[in-house]
Amino acid sequence: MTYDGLESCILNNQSYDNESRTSRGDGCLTDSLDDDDSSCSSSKDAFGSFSSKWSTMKRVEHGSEDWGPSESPNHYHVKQKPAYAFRFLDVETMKERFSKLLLGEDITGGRLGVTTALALSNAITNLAASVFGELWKLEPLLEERKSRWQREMDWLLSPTNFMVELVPARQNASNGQTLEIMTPKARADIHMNLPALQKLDSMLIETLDSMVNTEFWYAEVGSRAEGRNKSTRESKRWWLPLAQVPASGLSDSGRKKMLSQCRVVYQVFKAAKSINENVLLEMPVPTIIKDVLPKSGKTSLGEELYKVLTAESSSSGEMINFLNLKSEHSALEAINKLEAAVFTWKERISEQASGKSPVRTSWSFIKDPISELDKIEFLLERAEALIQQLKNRYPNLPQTFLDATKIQYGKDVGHSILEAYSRVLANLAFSILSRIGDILQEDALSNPNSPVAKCCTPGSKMNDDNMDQIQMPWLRLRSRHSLIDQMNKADGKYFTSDASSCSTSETSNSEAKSSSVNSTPSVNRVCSRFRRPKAGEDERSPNLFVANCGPAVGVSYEAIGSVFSAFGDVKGIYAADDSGARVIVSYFDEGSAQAAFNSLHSRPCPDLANRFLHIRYSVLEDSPATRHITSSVPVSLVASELNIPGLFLFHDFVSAKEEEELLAAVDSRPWNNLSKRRVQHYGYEFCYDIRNVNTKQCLGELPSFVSSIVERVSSFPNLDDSTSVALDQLTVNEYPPGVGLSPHIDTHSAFEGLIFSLSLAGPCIMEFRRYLEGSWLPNSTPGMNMAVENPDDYSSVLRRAIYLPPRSMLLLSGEARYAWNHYIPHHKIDMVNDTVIRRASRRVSFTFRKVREGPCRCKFPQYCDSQK
Ligand SMILES: O=C(O)CCC(=O)C(=O)O
Ligand SMILES: [Fe+2]
Repeated sequence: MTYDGLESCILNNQSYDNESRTSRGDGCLTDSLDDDDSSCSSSKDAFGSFSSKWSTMKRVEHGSEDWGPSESPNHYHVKQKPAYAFRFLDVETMKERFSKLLLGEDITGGRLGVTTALALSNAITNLAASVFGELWKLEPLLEERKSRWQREMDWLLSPTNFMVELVPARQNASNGQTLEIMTPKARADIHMNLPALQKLDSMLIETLDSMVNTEFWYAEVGSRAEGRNKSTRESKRWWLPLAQVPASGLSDSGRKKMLSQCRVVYQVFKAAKSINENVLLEMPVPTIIKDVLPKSGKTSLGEELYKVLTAESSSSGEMINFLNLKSEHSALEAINKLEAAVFTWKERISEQASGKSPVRTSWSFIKDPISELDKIEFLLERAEALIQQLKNRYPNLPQTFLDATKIQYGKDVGHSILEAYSRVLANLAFSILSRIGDILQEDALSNPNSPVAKCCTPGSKMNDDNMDQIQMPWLRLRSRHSLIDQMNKADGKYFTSDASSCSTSETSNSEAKSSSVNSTPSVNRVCSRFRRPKAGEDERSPNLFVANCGPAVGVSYEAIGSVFSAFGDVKGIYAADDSGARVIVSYFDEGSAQAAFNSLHSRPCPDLANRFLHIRYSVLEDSPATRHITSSVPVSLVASELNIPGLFLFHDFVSAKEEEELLAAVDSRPWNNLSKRRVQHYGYEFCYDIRNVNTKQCLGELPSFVSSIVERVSSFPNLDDSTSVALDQLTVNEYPPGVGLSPHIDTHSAFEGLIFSLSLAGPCIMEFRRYLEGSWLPNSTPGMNMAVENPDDYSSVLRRAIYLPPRSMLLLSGEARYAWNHYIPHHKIDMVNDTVIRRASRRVSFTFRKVREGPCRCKFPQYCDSQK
């Protein structure tokens, strides 16, 4: 195709794009991206670059005919009416932007400016951030923002209109000779990708524009707090708008519309992401990186990753499980290490291929140089597969170190524009998907019969209604997240596991949400309630013990789920023990278990790599450990269920990254050892002997690493007994597994009304006990009113328990704070309804309080040391 042909193709695509931005009012969102590349034959007037618009304007304003780049034969653009209203003010803004770009962001005009490529990349990133922000709501973009986005992106993309590459072409000279001359041609990568990106851009804007007259709405900060008592559910983040749906969920048509929007945006996400990945692949690795990275791939990887890569016969899916990733942050870290190793190995391979570097035998066990190369190639292949898997599993990770460096040091303006544009579009699409996910999740919670809800709940079967989601990996991912969210949010329902929620990939999501399930299912999701039947025990039950089956023998939980669900609704799949080769498949009914048993027992299973499965009916165990734990109270997942006035639990109060930072901050400071746990005090010291604070000795302000938490806490709305929460005391507790806290009420005279406790690193159960009048024997020592005489005499005590996942914030106020004892059982495992949850290697809590100034005047004098 000639340059002109290409150009008109692009221009026509762009004109289509502009049309769709401004006048494609059919409300119809296409969910296929394949139909967009064929408008080359259109003869519509094309979209012009900024300069053409500007020059057109100039001419009109000044009546001048002799100005403007369009006069030059080297500029490839067509004059056209701007797609947005062009105001004189824009010229000023444009000049400012233009100057900043030329200055490379160094406003002194000195030598510190960044390259044009980076300046443009930053400008696109910043523009997207200021136009779309965090996108907490699904609603049309304000007109003013929309036109700013279109206008300024148009400016920032304008250099692409002038980019050409020189290609050799034959020309017949007048003397009959054929000459080869270099001719300018449109730059292929730009002209392939830019129109597509513009189309994706307009699809996202249209999706947002279509969010009018919706069945869902948002509760704002403040109004939510007022509505809190009415609502049975709690908001996870009170400072953010909260998606709401009608009490009975969305209508069928509303849900369908949502799903179809979801599908479109998911396509956009995939397309933008794939363009971004391809551009990044094209971008050269800056040489500077060679100085930064270790010389050996193995060193870059570290012990753990190296072991995983070299482990025999594990698939990339299994490799991820072995990695035991706790958060997106750790996933990113793993990718960074892998990419560094890949880079080093590639360098080695190319050096060897070019004969530059003599073959080294750095692996002592390798004698033969060929095998060293083989080994590098083998590791390289596995590392690349693992990177891909990690990226699939964590689709919206921040930039990796390597990518960030490529962007930072990139000199190719075309690359940097394409990279930045595709990145901001993928991020925007991901945010829209997350918001759609919020609404579908609310819908699923309100209406358990909705196909989306069914898709997430145990025993779901695929049908035409929910096929949509099932074919959308993103929504499935979201659904798995939502299982955990439901565990956090649903009233009284704990979706222990459906076939997929017990799958290996779910595990990583649960890891991200809760380190209670923080490793491979075979290790941490061992279901100790079922055991292997003994000889002679062959009673039928809905639960099957399946041997020779599990991740350790190359069979994923997903594959097991799909094989066993052919016989009936599977309630859950659990690791039967730590071997990774034995699982419990639990059905809702005995008939399904029997059907599976009859078909699969002692036969090779074609869908499970022809493994011979050995199946027995499994026995429900009543072990002393389980008996002990189940003798305790049922554990709620939400505070509203407990019916303790003043008690609140906020899930995901901090992000995984913040969690890591908080832990790192306290770990870099000295701990005080108590007999079974370690503590740190800030603000004022808490003296355990008098159970009070030493107000005479102020340790200073709360440290800056908790400032953002304190700020968030202070914005908690609508608490009747306090207008502002000026927290000034922090106790950090570190509990090893098996260590808890005796039942106590924090001394009234020591602290005021609100106590916030942030759980990090590991989960636990917290029990609340209210000792009824007459049965509670207050300790006679003033200020020692917290200890309970006989904590195990349950005869006249109200008991409640709640599950505290990591990153959740517990708030004790009013009655919960003044009248109820709180207690952390000294267990290594907790039983949360049907699931055994192991305590992690530690739980760290940050308890924020306000030291009391005057006497306590609470409404619970019987528990108050101040009023005794
Ligand atoms: O660890 C916790 O979450 C609670 C700590 C506590 O209750 C206290 O320090 O008084
Ligand atoms: Fe306490």
